[in-house]
Amino acid sequence: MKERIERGLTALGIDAPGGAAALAEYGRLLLEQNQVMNLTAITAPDQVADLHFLDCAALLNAPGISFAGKSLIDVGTGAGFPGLPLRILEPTIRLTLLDSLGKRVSWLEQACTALGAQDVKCLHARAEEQALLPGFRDCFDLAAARAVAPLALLCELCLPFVAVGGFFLAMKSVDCGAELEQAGRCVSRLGGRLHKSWDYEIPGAGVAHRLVIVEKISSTPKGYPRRWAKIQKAPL
Ligand SMILES: C[S@@+](CC[C@H](N)C(=O)[O-])C[C@H]1O[C@@H](n2cnc3c(N)ncnc32)[C@H](O)[C@@H]1O
Repeated sequence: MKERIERGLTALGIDAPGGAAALAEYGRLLLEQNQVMNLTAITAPDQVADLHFLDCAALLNAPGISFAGKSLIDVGTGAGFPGLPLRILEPTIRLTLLDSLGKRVSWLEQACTALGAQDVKCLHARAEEQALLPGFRDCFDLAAARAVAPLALLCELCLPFVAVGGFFLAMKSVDCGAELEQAGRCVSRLGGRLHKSWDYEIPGAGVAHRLVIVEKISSTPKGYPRRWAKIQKAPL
């Protein structure tokens, strides 16, 4: 897995000494634990390299987004995607990993320790509740999410965390056009503005994905995010 990650990082132009080895060890821990708990449906090592690690690594090339020294919250992180690979490749990121499933968060804490990323905060919480709290609301330079919810719902879970001037990065497929259209009202209601959609290729995988970049231009109004049942029943 290490050689494949190494080749992919080179193709992406990412120079992170020790990064491929650390990601390969992360992959080993992930696949080992996946035998006893559900962390990933992707189990072939080459696919783990491509569809987890290189997919996340590609974000470091997102136009106009700088990660160095930034605070980033990964909402619905699951087994740590995209936040932990980003942090491994850019160690100055101040990372918070948040998920509503306690077992996954406990494993993430162990994985971070094993990978030497002890200062990563692993939070067992629901995004829509955590984003109401001081120290989390309107606070992060960046929020990111992959495979958590349709964009119109996802924006309500993620944008409230972002400070004015920061960005929400939504990892989507290239056919997310309809989703994007539906999310327009929600984005502006929550203090955001669609900044850019950026398509990228995962090297070696022949797969293209899209990063939807939303800029936070004003504080999220009081009353948002709403409870999850309400978000689902009546998307903005
Ligand atoms: C399909 S997994 C994706 C995990 C990871 N982002 C990835 O791309 O592999 C979705 C994750 O989002 C979490 N999740 C869903 N709704 C959430 C919420 N409201 N707050 C926090 N986590 C949530 C789930 O527990 C699950 O781990």
